[in-house]
Amino acid sequence: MANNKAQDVTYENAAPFAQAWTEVRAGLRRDCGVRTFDHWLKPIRLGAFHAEDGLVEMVLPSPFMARWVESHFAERLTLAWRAVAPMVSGVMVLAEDAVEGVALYAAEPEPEALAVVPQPIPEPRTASSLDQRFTFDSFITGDANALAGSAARKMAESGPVMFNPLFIHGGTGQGKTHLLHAIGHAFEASQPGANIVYMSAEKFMVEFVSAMRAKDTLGFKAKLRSADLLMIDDVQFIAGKGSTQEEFLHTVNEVMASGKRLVISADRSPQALEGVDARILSRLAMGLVADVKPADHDLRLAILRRKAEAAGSVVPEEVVCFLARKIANNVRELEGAMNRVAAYATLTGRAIDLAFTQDVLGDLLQASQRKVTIDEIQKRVCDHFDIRQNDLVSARRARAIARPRQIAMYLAKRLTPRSLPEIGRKFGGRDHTTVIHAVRQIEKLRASDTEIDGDVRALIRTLEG
Ligand SMILES: Nc1ncnc2c1ncn2[C@@H]1O[C@H](COP(=O)(O)OP(=O)(O)OP(=O)(O)O)[C@@H](O)[C@H]1O
Repeated sequence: MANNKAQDVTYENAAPFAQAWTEVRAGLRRDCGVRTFDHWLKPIRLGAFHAEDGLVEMVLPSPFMARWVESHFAERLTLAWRAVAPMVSGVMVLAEDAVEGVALYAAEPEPEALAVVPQPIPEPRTASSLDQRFTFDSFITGDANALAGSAARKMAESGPVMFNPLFIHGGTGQGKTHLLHAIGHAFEASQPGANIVYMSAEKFMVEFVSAMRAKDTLGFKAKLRSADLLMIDDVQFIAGKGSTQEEFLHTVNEVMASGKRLVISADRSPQALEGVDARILSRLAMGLVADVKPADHDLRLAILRRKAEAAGSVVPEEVVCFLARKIANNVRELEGAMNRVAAYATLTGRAIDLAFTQDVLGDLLQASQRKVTIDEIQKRVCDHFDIRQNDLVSARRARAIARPRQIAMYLAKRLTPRSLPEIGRKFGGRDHTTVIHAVRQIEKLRASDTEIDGDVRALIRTLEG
């Protein structure tokens, strides 16, 4: 499958991205500051867009600059791109001489010329990619995560492992990444000198595709296959990404065959990972599959108490209970809320109490009241139009199915934070352009057709409860 790659690369199609690129650059210049921008980011040129993997090439004049930008700015570039072009899933940073015959698009000139100022060099990153905060000590266990927590501890012990791989799955912000990092730290302690590789599946893909473009995949393969403990986070990301999956499968096979440890996380179980090769899924399900459920009230309380203590904040029990009751979606939001309250208290010199907390978190509390999912939208739309959910995600084009499908896509865009490609995937693996078309179509129809507008309003009312 790897040699299909050339077909995925459409050099011409970077042109429509030129406008987005101009916006990305403007945003980066604002966010990173003029000096950093001028020194590191201004020389970047837009290369090809890889439609299959949603990767956009960022091309630098020299290998040194490419390496530097890759290690210091790749995440920021990705976020900036996603903010203006949802079909972009990540960036590939390349040196110009690694890109043969690529049509490069220069962004528009900067709005104003700026004086050249001596450049501060960004701090190099630490050697380990493990977050020091994410350890077993700081991970609170409860009913929701007991199995995953103890399996993770076992995976980090020295001696033979009882299962391999360990597959941890659960919803967003429930502590999967935290557990992976904790395994890494504990493994480092139990086996000093061991080679530990932690990588998000997104980074796996970006590094692999970059290595392919640079015709140098050996280094990439060697790095992963020499790991004593390999951890790949958020593996759902490789769904539908052909050549990346092929490489991932080889990596998994080699790591397992050489008796090295493999830990994987995903937002759903292996059986539910649509768009991932069955050979990969069967290997991932071979060891222990443990889920992390949403933290229940008691666990949320315990986590909050610990986080407040770690931050050195005095948070009254009344506030802890209030937050645990009100912010039930995920631990990340809970932690974010607590941090925000603590930060405001420090900045304003006020003590944390209930009134202060409600004041500071006003918008967040409202937003967390109700979260609509695409599944729910599909069910409601099917009930409303009396069609089957299978039809909604099928290829059928009959008006009686196609219109409700467009309405469901429109609602998914309006009521959930999901990106266009994600919505497309949820509707039978459709392209993001189909979703855009549906959204525009329904917007137009709502303005001209009172019946459709009435249907949409009724659905929004039921979904938002
Ligand atoms: N049981 C827990 N104990 C302590 N902290 C937790 C726990 N669960 C989650 N957290 C904290 O919540 C935040 C989000 O967790 P994490 O990033 O691990 O979530 P995730 O499941 O990997 O989410 P995603 O799927 O979106 O990547 C982190 O700061 C983490 O420390």
